[in-house]
Amino acid sequence: MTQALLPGHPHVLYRDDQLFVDQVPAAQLAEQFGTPLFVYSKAAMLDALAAYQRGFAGRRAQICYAMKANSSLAILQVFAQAGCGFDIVSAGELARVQAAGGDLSKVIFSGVGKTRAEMRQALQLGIGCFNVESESELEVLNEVALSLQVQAPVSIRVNPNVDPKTHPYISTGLKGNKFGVAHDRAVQTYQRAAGLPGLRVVGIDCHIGSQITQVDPYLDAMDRILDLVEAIEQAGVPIHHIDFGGGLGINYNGDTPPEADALWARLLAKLDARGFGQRQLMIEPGRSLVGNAGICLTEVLYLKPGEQKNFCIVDAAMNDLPRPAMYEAFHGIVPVQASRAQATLYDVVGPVCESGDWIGRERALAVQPGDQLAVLSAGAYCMSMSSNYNTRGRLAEVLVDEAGAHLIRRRETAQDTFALENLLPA
Ligand SMILES: Cc1ncc(COP(=O)(O)O)c(C=O)c1O
Ligand SMILES: N[C@@H](CCCC[NH3+])C(=O)O
Repeated sequence: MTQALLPGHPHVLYRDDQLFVDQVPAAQLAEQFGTPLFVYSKAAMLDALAAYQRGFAGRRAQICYAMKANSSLAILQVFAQAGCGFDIVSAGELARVQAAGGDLSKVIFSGVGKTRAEMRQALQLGIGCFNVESESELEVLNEVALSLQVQAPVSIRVNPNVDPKTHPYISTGLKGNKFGVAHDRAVQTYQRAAGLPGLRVVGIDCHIGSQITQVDPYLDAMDRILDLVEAIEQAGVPIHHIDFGGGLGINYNGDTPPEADALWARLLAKLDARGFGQRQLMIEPGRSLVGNAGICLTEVLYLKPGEQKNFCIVDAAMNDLPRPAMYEAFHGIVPVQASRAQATLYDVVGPVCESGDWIGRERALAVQPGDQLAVLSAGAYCMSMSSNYNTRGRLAEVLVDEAGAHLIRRRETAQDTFALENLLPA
């Protein structure tokens, strides 16, 4: 038997001509659970986490999984059981952490638009830290905390004005982005925070963007943040922890991001050189923990030869896999049963009524209707960004571990999609 790993996906492989997720044939999963179907490898997630854990060995560091990447409960459970905290951006995500048995004291609450109700709920549950993103948010959080007679632990997200060299829609640390407090206002914002009785300053935070594949933007951001920590502490406000956000990329299409341990070897060397090596560290990785742990299995419905292009119409669509339509993002697409037949170039498209409903363009595939394909790198920002557009139920999700395949979310029915709606009175 020959074995071939897929680039970037250590747990998705061909054994002879059959695609497997760890020990389980993809065709068997498609048969048992139907398509389209998200399939995740628990081992792949834990391997990705282990790279960070190796990188931080001997350090004081808390990994807070940025659950926006994939917030399915069983996935949160895997990371909670592995000791992770969570980076959340809404009360909905907070409720998911609770439901998955996560440690609320390891929750950090990011986001530019926290409501008073969300602040209240998070304070009552005793989360670890609020990453505050504006001066007006500081004032509101102070009021909410005082009304509950507690102190809110805060870290201020600073916008370091560093170019992460990624897609403009997912860069977050540039002056023109809505995130964080401007670098040159940071010291005065910290002084203001330190003077508010409902707040307890605990840290500083930055997050410069997503799908970052180079080390330099991180090194630049770190320098900018450490300069600020020095200035803020000189101004009399101690900084307990430094949160460097998430953003590390994955291999979608020959991308070569550093491994998490290699990235952190470089960053820790800088922290040591600048005398901050013993500080409590936090990070908020999302995509790099789950992105290449997941695939989406889809069935070829029709082949449609065209004058300008050929279309391969599959049962997954932009509502299930929104990244190509949103960012023209590339996802690998491979057959579940490899074939030696002559390949044809196809645009792989879904059934949704939008020309933007494409999953891959100009892909060489040897397929027939009824064949199954796997869309790769589908563990991050796919299920969590999916919708019911065209009244398509959200997909089922399966997690593969050493015991086999577990259905972690059943397929949504049409009734599920309109369960919250009411007809007008007759
Ligand atoms: C504040 C914050 N933290 C962490 C993340 C996770 O980013 P990534 O999935 O790129 O690691 C994001 C998303 O970019 C974010 O906005
Ligand atoms: N949704 C984006 C990442 C957004 C990061 C959120 N801070 C993507 O799919 O690439």
